Amino acid sequence: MIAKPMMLEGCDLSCIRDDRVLFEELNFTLHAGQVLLLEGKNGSGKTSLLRILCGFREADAGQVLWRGEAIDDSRYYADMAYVGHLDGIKKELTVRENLNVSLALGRPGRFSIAEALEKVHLAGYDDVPAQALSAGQKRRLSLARLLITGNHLWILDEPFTSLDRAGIALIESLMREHCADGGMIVLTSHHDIDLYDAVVQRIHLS
Ligand SMILES: Nc1ncnc2c1ncn2[C@@H]1O[C@H](COP(=O)(O)OP(=O)(O)OP(=O)(O)O)[C@@H](O)[C@H]1O
Repeated sequence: MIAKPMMLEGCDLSCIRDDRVLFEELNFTLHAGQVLLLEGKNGSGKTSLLRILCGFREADAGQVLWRGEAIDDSRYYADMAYVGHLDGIKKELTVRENLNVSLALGRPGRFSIAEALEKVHLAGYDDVPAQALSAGQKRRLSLARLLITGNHLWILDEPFTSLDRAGIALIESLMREHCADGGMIVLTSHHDIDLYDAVVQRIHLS
């Protein structure tokens, strides 16, 4: 069977919270190499939409398709990686142990653990317990998880939180590389992002 092209589609999505319509009949199509940026003020529904795209919450109407199939297909979870507010880091494990857990759960990516730690400027922190890292270093560790696993679609909730200017520039360069490699990214951000020639679609929630 020929694999369907990489494509994420939101079809007529609606979300209602406490009788308030956050969005309705929302449609988009995201192709390989593209970025979808969700914008809007606090409480406008960006995280709610991300959670629907991850399959953590059902839309009140509409559906999300990955490669033309509903995202309850387990193949979606092999292709998608989510980094949310809580980073998904086990604080009692060391940096290396955290990455080994991620590697055991996902398929191997382009970078070894040592290479990924080098890229996010955490080389030498292998044996440090995650709880001893600063907030920005924890964020960098969660990004290293994306590099060691080979997920095509990155879903990132406010990835720039806690990062200094060098950290922000680092993520932007990792995102550019991911898109140049044919990966796709959905993210929320209150910051402007600089992804040069990557195709960035924007959805503004109000
Ligand atoms: N678990 C929940 N139960 C009920 N209402 C919720 C829940 N989570 C969020 N909401 C409501 O849904 C609305 C949208 O919240 P959401 O977190 O999606 O917004 P956001 O755009 O991501 O905000 P922020 O920029 O502050 O992160 C808010 O009014 C919020 O109070």
